[in-house]
Amino acid sequence: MDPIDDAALMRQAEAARERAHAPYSRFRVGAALLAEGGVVIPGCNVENASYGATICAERTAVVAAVAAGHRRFTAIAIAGPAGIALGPCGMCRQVLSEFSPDGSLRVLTRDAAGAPHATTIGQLLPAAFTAADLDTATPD
Ligand SMILES: O=c1ccn([C@H]2C[C@H](O)[C@@H](CO)O2)c(=O)[nH]1
Ligand SMILES: [Zn+2]
Repeated sequence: MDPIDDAALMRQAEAARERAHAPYSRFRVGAALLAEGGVVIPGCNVENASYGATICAERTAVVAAVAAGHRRFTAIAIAGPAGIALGPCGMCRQVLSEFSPDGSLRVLTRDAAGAPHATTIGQLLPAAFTAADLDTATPD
């Protein structure tokens, strides 16, 4: 499969954003998660009349990817409304960390001026809670 560059991955996030279900916040977000091997899995925020049941774009991408058999990812592009620097929320950072134990997953966003910005999940969530913490704990 042809490698996909950051700009193309962001375009896929923008396309996924069009499919967001965000009638309550009207804050539409799209994501495009790049699996090793080159498959791109889209995500979008899916809100609910019971507001707390809402799922962010980043997590819909992760759960769709895992359900489709993907476990290893190299990058995620996230597209939100123009004019703001969007970063994944804390819950999404935690979920992304689950599948990037070394923190190397690249997180691609745009700054408030629309310019590309790249960071890693390890930078966004240092010292994530991981399976290793469960393993080292003494059960009560
Ligand atoms: O990185 C983010 C931030 C927010 N949202 C969604 C959740 C909710 O539907 C709306 C407003 O918070 O935006 C995302 O999908 N991803
Ligand atoms: Zn989130």
